[in-house]
Amino acid sequence: MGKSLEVLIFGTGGESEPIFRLIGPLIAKAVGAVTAWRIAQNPAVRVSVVCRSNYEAIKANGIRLRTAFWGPGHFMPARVCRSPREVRDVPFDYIVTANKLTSSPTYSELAGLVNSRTTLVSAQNGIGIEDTLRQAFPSNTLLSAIVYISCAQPKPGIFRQPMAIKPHALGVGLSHSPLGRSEEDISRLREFCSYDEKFAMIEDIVSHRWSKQLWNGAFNTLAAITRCDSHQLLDPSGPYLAMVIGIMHETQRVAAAAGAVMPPDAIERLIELTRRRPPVQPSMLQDVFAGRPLETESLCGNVCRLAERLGINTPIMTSVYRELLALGTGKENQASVTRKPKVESPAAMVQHAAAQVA
Ligand SMILES: CC(C)(CO)C(=O)C(=O)O
Repeated sequence: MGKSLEVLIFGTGGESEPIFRLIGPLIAKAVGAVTAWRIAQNPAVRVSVVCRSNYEAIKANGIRLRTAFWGPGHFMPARVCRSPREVRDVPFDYIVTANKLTSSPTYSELAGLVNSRTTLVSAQNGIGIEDTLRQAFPSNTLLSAIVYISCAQPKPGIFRQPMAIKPHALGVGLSHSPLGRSEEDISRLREFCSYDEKFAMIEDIVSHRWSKQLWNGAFNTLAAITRCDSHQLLDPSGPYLAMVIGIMHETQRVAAAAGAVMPPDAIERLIELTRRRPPVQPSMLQDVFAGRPLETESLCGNVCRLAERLGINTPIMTSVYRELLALGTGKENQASVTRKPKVESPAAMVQHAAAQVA
């Protein structure tokens, strides 16, 4: 048997807010734990995890899961640690960053772990998400993984994957490198995708990432502001549908200018698909309810800034960005958690945004 590969998963997801455990579809980001479990099914791979609030539970009982894609499961990671410092001596082949991308990424913590052969895999939502990793580790293979599964952690160490917005869990491709792509990069990509049949290899990762951003940029942001799920946002007689479509059109223009290629009916298809699937409470709404920092920059701010650089007008997205900044990040959200929309007059916001577009 060949040498065993070492994989580290950085970030195994925050705990879901109790109200969601009782009343609604469980949707939050616990994708790190699900990915760790899937990779650990390969006998040649040893999977270690860095955990924060769920450290005690996972150290004692491992990771337990109920998933729509793969059924139930349980596994004990090879190592469970609170900090990357504890596994400094391990020569990691892959490090998967599945931590939340807030305005202060913590990649300096990874510096001591990455050797010249380590492949980095960024499994995060949004645009511009790989930039910090690329700057920190310019010559390492960097894979970009688009997450299509919704995951939650209703209790520490217990995970659910109730649904997905695509037939695969992760779409993985090579992130752009100024050094070009080497044979080694391609074989690492193939190897990573071979770990699970629901890890799909994607050639044009830029276009796929922008297609996913069409969804996240509209649904995550508006859900966080209005406290609505995906079906409520799409209600044809409700006040939000125009904004969903407006943000998607703005995103599509920025995406095209950034080199992404999408089918002309991408927006209609995405809306249709979202209507057909069960309602989703996007991860950003979960974060609002749990009082966690929001991924405002990767899901909205980075796109607004890119649009500005490219000379593209994005009035709806820009007003949504302002709302998200006003919503704040972290604990201060908890005080304002209600089932009512945060925006006093969403219709006024739609009108205001529409007037700016006209
Ligand atoms: C995959 C999906 C849509 C799951 O809800 C997501 O990306 C999110 O909520 O942020």
